[in-house]
Amino acid sequence: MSDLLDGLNPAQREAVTTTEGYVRVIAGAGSGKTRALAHRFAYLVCEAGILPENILCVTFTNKSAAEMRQRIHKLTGDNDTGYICTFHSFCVSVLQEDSHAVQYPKNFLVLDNADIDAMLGIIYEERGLTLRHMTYSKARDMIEMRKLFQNPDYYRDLIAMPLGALEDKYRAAQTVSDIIFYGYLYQQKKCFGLDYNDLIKVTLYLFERDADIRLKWQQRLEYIMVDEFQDIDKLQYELMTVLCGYHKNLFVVGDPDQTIYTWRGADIRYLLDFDRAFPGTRTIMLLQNYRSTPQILAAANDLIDKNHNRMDKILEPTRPDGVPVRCHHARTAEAEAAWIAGEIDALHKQGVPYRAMTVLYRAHYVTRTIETVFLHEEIPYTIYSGTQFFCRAEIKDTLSYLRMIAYRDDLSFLRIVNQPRRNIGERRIKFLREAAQQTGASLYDTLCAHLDDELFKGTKARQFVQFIQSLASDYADRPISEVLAETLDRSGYEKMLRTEGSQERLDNLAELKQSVYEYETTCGEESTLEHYLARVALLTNTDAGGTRDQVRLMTVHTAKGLEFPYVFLCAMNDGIFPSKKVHTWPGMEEERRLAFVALTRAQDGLYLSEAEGRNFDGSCRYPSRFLLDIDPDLLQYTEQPPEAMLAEARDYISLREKYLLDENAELPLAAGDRIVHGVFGPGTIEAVDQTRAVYRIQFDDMKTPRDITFRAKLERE
Ligand SMILES: Nc1ncnc2c1ncn2[C@@H]1O[C@H](COP(=O)(O)OP(=O)(O)OP(=O)(O)O)[C@@H](O)[C@H]1O
Repeated sequence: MSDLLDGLNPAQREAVTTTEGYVRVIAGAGSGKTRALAHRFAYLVCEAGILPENILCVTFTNKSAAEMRQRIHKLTGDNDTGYICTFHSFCVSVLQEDSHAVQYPKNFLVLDNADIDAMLGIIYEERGLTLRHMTYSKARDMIEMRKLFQNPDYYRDLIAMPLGALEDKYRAAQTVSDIIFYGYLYQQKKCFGLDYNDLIKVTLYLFERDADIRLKWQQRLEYIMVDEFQDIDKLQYELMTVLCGYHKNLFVVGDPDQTIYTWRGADIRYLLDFDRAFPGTRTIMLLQNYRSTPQILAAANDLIDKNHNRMDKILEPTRPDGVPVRCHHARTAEAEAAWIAGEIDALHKQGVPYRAMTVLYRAHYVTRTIETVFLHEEIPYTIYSGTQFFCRAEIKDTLSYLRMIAYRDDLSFLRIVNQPRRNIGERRIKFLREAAQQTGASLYDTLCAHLDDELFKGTKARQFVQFIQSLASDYADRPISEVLAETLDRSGYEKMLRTEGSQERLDNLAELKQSVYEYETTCGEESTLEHYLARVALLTNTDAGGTRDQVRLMTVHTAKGLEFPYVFLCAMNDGIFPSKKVHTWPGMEEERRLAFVALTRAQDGLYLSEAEGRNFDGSCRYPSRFLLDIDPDLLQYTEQPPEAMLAEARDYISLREKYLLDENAELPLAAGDRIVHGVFGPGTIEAVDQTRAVYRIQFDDMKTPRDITFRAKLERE
């Protein structure tokens, strides 16, 4: 049989060669599920003769999609790798082909957070809201929650309601939440924008409405594979179920011990109950770990074993013995960072490149001390966060120019019309807004209609319009990289950066040009500007490359699915990891899984550290319960926490555990209940916030409501 099966263990082979029907692979961390997926894809193409365009392979991030594509390309030698993408990206493909069926134009905009913020800016200004009413990030969360839970049918308004009617709904809105929500839907509709939440919703709606289109996609996707199935949410699950409805070939891979996105709607039951939902399912277990040394695995197994609600499975090592897992207790956070820097330096002196070492943490804020020490010790590092490359102003501006050329939408217009300065400031924008409001035209068209007005004399509006028009008329036939270069040149944007002397920003533009070039050369026929813009909106910083020899710093969430020779998991203190925001048992188990994910990223060396001191709220810092979960014989302490501190830590942890709630347990009180509080007297519960474990209570004797923790003693009135 083919070379494709070489280098696979029997369980992996079974996963690769079981092509038909419903297949569930329960894979432990580092057990080669990505390898199995890639080989299965190649097997279908090379051995079974299936066309790549008839296979859908869903990954969790764009980065893993890119890696998967590369792996498959290596195995098949074929450039055409079909649909290897995230759920969102797949939905973009569906909608770009078929959104007309729900009366949404093909050239809809995919909105990212910065676009949403720009829309919020417009709404806030129009309705006199300030950040004190609600910050943008809260507003975004609120919109998401309403779309997911309170107003799940919102998309019908977005799609079917005429723009005028949606505007009326917005203007009539009274509460801050309604104003923002309907204002946002109105803004979305105005530019035919779809955010991440909408993509799947609208695709599902499309399939529900149009049986022919649904059947076309069902027939096209002869084989469907889904990676990281443990983190799938309800909508994604629905989409999968619809898509496999014709050929009934669905292959899912997941690790129940690595579910870390419950807070975003992931539900492990889809993996655990898969066999019940899809009768005839074949289940394959991948438990041999190829990634980590037995020492690292022993610590990880011991940790995850403390979760009660889990499927029993133990990772089996295949690698030879390595060095012990090192653990360090420091007196201060600075001393902890210095220890990490010292270990990194020692490894580097032994010939380990910086890029082989990664520092992981639960929360971003802990990096400050580490960065300070790294800077001082001259250790090169780079932080992977959600707000880097594609969110930088110069990248957003450039992409807005490209969007302007393709769509001439208001959002892009507002972002770049005066960037570089064209003397089109607030006063003139206000005029354009009001004029546009009256005619219902876009801001750009309004500007075109008023170019000869006195108001626009003395501005560079005409040059701007000419430049956009000339590119808009011929971009479709040119490579995107060429359009990009001309845009940066003719807009004066690159010149502006040069004049500012901003080398870093120019470097970023160079990086963007490179990424566009790479996109063009890997996308074949699909490389239209619209296609590129829709994809790029789905990218986040972690998708930008990074090959320099630097230590990487990232959160554990970001590290999901990755592996590194040396891992430093820092700030292992209770209240940081596990986060002090956890108030429930399931939440605590999810934190433990997150720690398990962190530990299992390491291949050769694992370093765990924590520091004494005080938290922001003045409370004392104790070692994390997750460190205490691991048998001390499996750890090699450089310095152990003092015995007295360990005893205090244990007391503290067991006290906190007493207050952990069982999420499924019924809360005794609900919104609307009348209560009496020992200090504040009688009041009414306005809302129950499970995640923060608080009741919002309006006390009779107070003007404003208070958040009161579940722990406080409340009597029914
Ligand atoms: N049969 C095998 N023989 C040797 N090495 C293997 C085999 N299968 C996988 N590996 C190696 O094991 C490591 C982990 O594999 P992979 O990245 O596919 O794991 P994974 O199951 O996706 O991990 P995780 O779920 O923890 O992210 C990789 O370095 C891979 O090359």
